[in-house]
Amino acid sequence: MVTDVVNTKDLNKIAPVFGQLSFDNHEQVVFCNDKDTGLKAIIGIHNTVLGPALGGTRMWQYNSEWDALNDVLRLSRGMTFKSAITGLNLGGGKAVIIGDAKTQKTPELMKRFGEFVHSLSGRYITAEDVGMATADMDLVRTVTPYVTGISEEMGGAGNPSPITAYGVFMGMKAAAKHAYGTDVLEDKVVYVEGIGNVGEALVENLSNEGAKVYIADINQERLEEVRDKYNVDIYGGRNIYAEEMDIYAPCALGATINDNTIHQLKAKVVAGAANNQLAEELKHGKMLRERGILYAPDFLINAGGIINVYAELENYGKQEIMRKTENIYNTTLEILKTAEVKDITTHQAAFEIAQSRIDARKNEK
Ligand SMILES: NC(=O)c1ccc[n+]([C@@H]2O[C@H](COP(=O)([O-])OP(=O)(O)OC[C@H]3O[C@@H](n4cnc5c(N)ncnc54)[C@H](O)[C@@H]3O)[C@@H](O)[C@H]2O)c1
Repeated sequence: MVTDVVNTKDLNKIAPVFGQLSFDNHEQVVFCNDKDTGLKAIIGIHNTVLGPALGGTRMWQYNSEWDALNDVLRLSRGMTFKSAITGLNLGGGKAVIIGDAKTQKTPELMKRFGEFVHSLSGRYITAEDVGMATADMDLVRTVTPYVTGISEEMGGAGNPSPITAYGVFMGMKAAAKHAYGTDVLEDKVVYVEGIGNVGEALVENLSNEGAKVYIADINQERLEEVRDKYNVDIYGGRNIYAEEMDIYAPCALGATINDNTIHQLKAKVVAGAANNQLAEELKHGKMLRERGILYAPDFLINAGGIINVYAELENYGKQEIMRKTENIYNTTLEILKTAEVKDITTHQAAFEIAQSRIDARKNEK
């Protein structure tokens, strides 16, 4: 979790929001509180130059409010660059609800959260993230139109996770092409860490291709379910990062690429769904490069979900969703090449392209 890698002790106590380590010129941060439902949420709107800030809602039992704030700031910023690099007319936003999704998520709490989203008049549009399901977005939809990722029955594009997984699979293939000269993943040893909505769908793609897949999760029941469904192996060790593997696919929470893990990694490629995989973008991007590990930038390859929910706003169909998601392969290849030519990290290469699109739009205005 974020706590392990970000030292919150030294935060400037007189600037607890604008002085946050992860604060990066965010336009707006909204704290939502409701005693009756127990709702405690934070909505982060990072940037709306390209359009309304769209990003999912995460429900998680954070160790502290600092962690929740840090997470929403990091996640909302990531959304800005994800939409920019994918060519979508969306800004970056995200929300976190503090609490245990298994025991504290009630229909009343979700609706109250929806009312807070509604109060922002469309500057922020929500969707699902960790701890949320399509059914939760359907509940939010009953109180606000500013929600995506709703079910097909309610006129939405449905669960975005399989599309996210497909985009990650495309990005992973492009990274394999760059690193190994072939994008065929058959017999490649891939460790998938986190087999939730996206992780499971990624496992399905990988096992269809004949990759040798190991799965890891903190939820034993899920591990057994996914193992039985796709005939893959459960990782039984204690330190996934030190295992011999070709590809490491982080699909749980962020910041697993950090000071403690990079020097242990034996993978040649890192490509996964989790947002904010690098605890510190510049530093850890460079460290990966120095170790000869090819990193497929998370915000580039996990954009399938946002492509899927964007369809609800722009009214395009499944075929266009798949075409745009498949294109992640080409964009990833291009960015990996650019990074090589310019001798910069892959994260920097992706970031620069995204930033230039935002700057160009800002100058037009
Ligand atoms: N759902 C989407 O469409 C989408 C889109 C883009 C990015 N992402 C990102 O992908 C990641 C996964 O999303 P999801 O929708 O599958 O979430 P999810 O809640 O369905 O799954 C997360 C899984 O990670 C596991 N997990 C949590 N901590 C872990 C740990 N320390 N070690 C191993 N496993 C752990 C959980 O038990 C769960 O099975 C998140 O970082 C999310 O932000 C998701």
